[in-house]
Amino acid sequence: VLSMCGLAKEHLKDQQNNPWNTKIAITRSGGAGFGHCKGTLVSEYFILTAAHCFTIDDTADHIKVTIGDSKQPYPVANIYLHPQYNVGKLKHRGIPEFYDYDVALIKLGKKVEFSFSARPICLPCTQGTTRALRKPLATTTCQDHENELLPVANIRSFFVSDCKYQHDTIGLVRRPVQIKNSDKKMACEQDARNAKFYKNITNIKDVVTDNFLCTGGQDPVLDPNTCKGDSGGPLIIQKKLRYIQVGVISWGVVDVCGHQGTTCEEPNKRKDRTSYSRDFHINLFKVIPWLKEQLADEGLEFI
Ligand SMILES: Cc1cc(Br)c(Nc2ncc[nH]2)c2c(Cl)c[nH]c12
Repeated sequence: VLSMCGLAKEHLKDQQNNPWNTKIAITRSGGAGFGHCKGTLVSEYFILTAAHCFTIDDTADHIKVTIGDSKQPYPVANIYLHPQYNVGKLKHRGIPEFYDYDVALIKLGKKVEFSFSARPICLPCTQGTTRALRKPLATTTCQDHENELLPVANIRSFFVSDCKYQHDTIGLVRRPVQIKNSDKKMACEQDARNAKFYKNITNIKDVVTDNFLCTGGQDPVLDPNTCKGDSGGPLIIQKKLRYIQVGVISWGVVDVCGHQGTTCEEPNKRKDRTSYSRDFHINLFKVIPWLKEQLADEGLEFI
């Protein structure tokens, strides 16, 4: 039977409160690329994450995924990068890293038995999200989902980061951010030029394509920022007591964590955030055809 997506144990914390949260560990001998990323459980066999977490020579046996409360990692059967992801595509134009279509799906080698600490999040344009939004199954469209979840406005959302105490990860903390999807969108995107790797780019829209959602900065309120280790994690919108993923954390302007990661203290005490510290997330509404194709046999009923 279809388990309800996007349900959390509200009165609990950490993994029970974010049961779709997964950790991805990539072991590689001295290669480049990422060692750790985040991801979300989206069905019994699939994890959604960022494509840039993997390098060309990462094979399934080098990837370990931990889900729920279990310390025992799941085996990985295969990795599917979005076909249009190409980090080196604009190198010839002085853009060292290009994150368009920065999404990937990991197929696990073992089915996930859902529990209170391991449950899937809702994806846009699926029947599960129609139910979560309490809309009629027969007439609700993907466009209705987009109009409801990503209106032209500043949209309240959150991402989840590890919170550490003296270098030990002791929990998960939700970081509230606003998606600038209206008059503040342009300024949010323009601040990408403050990233050291994009400083001499003339047209920032070359790197910030229409496939990104933009968060961060101080207007209308001070938003927390992502760290490199948050790559692949979800940008989530809560509707009553249901959670729908609308983005995948792709890249940011300032890596506010550096080595020590995010502490659990009140985020606002962190002084390092500036008006131009922005974060960019792949908008899942822009990759629905790919999601639909890859997740065809997962019983998610895309609409
Ligand atoms: C989540 C995340 C991913 C990556 Br990749 C980063 N690095 C970067 N962004 C552009 C080019 N390289 C950052 C930074 Cl910096 C902050 N958060 C990040």
